Amino acid sequence: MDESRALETLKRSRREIDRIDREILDLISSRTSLAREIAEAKVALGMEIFDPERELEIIERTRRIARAYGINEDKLIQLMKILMDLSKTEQKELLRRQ
Ligand SMILES: O=C(O)C(=O)C[C@]1(C(=O)O)C=C[C@@H](O)C=C1
Repeated sequence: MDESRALETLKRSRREIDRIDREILDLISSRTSLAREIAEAKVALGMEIFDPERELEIIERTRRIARAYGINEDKLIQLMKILMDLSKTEQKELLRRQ
């Protein structure tokens, strides 16, 4: 690949990453915004915010997907745990403000 083509490839790839990153952040925002109704449902059900069984289910699903896509399992699980922490933090904050 010559330098000019390489530069074009890099620029095009970065534009695609920027587009994908915006999609990811939109989805993270949507995922986190569900915290309000989840928190309210848990209060009505007398449930704790932390649900270890559900988190294990999500982690095992993430592990299966990581294997299917050939992505590092531990890293993808770390990412999923951060998303769950985001949700728990939002739920705690919502309940604190009630
Ligand atoms: O499904 C729930 O019970 C949630 O509170 C959502 C969620 C998640 O982010 O997926 C967050 C915290 C719980 O421990 C389990 C899962």
